[in-house]
Amino acid sequence: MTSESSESSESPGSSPSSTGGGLNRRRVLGGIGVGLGVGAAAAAGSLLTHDSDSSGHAAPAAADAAEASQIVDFRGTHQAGIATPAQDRLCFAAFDVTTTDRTQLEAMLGTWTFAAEAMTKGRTVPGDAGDLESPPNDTGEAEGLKPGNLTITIGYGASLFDSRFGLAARRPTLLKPLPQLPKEDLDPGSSDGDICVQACADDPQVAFHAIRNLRRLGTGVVTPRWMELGFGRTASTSPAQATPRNLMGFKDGTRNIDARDAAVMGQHVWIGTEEPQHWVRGGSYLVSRKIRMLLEQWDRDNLNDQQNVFGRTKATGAPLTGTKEFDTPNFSAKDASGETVIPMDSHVRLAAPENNQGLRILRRGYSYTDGIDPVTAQLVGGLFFLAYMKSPDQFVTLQRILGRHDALNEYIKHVSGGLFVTPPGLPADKDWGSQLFG
Ligand SMILES: C=CC1=C(C)c2cc3[nH]c(cc4nc(cc5[nH]c(cc1n2)c(C)c5CCC(=O)O)C(CCC(=O)O)=C4C)c(C)c3C=C
Ligand SMILES: [Fe+2]
Repeated sequence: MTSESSESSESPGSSPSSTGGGLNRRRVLGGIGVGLGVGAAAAAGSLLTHDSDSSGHAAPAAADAAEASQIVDFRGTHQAGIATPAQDRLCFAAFDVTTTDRTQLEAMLGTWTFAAEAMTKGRTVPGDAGDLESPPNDTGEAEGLKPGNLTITIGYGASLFDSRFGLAARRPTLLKPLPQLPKEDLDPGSSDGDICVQACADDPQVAFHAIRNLRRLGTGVVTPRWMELGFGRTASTSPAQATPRNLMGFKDGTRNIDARDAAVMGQHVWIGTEEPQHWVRGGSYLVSRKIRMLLEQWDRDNLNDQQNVFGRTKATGAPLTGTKEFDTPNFSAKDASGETVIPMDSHVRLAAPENNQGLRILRRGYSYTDGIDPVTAQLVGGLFFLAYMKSPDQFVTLQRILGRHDALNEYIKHVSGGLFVTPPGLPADKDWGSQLFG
């Protein structure tokens, strides 16, 4: 992307008037901000959907097609960023609401919606771009970058449904603090939060830009609580994607749910009619866990032990009972000495649906690093585990087993985490504010 064009959204119905002529990330003019009402924001949002260049003429088809190939639909039955093929980069933030004024929160969520929608289309945050007396509407670091398949997914923590905003009656039934789980000693200060936003993109700057601008638009209404950057996906969400490797060097995501399979997603991931709160049906519960890997320790372990920890071969990703990555593990196979080939305490045996009454989750995690520990000089990094499921009990069941028996526990430490409900996707006439408050 080398240049930009402009669109005007000065007032609904006004004709585009600014100049410019490029093809890429487009600057969008017009008022949209925290103080703006949802109706006005919606009007501004509707103007974001036309694809004209600065002169009001249709942008060249070839350029649009090239750009469109990196645009993930923001609206739809489900929020983007869950079943969407996992992008390479993540910026994830949790916020606490600081206002006690419900209308301010609702208005901010409206503003966020239209800003998020614009950014996923590769456009700047709508606002008064040319006003020299005001801060620019968009922080600018994504200018010239492609949309990068950006998805922005919102979620709400249990704390949002307390008495502050009159939302108690709209709390999804299963959204409550998770019980204490084995091997978990989570730091409360960098866990949970009222609202979370997951921004995924193929370009780290595009993902960061999204969170930064939402944070800016939320000034006076929300304050950031914690944030994580993910520099490499650790899961495939469909076999059409190559399986990535985690920081332990193992292929990760081989037996993840294929998010293209609507029946499996309906069975394990999307909240269905079992939930009395209609407004979250079609959404999903999101569990996050920052899991530090004791990398130096792991790197000193011999290959045989590493493979036994996971129950898979490091080079190919195949189960220890097979030769190819996608071979089905044989959990009853025994070696000459009568031991199970896939060890009883191996990660995949303990987590496999065959050994958990068919239980499955959609994993969508990322590798992270926090640099060097100043005291020990060790590399600090691991897995920022993200998983979507129709009930938090799916995670609880798995972690109860893994926390007690997993050979991997010797090399990992759960540092922080959260539980959020991610509502369904938005229809054309709604924003996150009207969806939450009903
Ligand atoms: C509570 C759920 C899980 C946590 C926490 C978790 C942590 C974790 N996992 C890996 C690496 C791998 N996990 C793999 C498979 C796998 N993991 C879980 C769940 C949790 N993992 C499930 C449900 C599965 C699928 C099991 C199956 O169906 O066979 C694998 C194998 C490859 C694959 O199928 O993805 C790896 C590798 C790490 C490093 C980690 C914590 C740091
Ligand atoms: Fe795992």
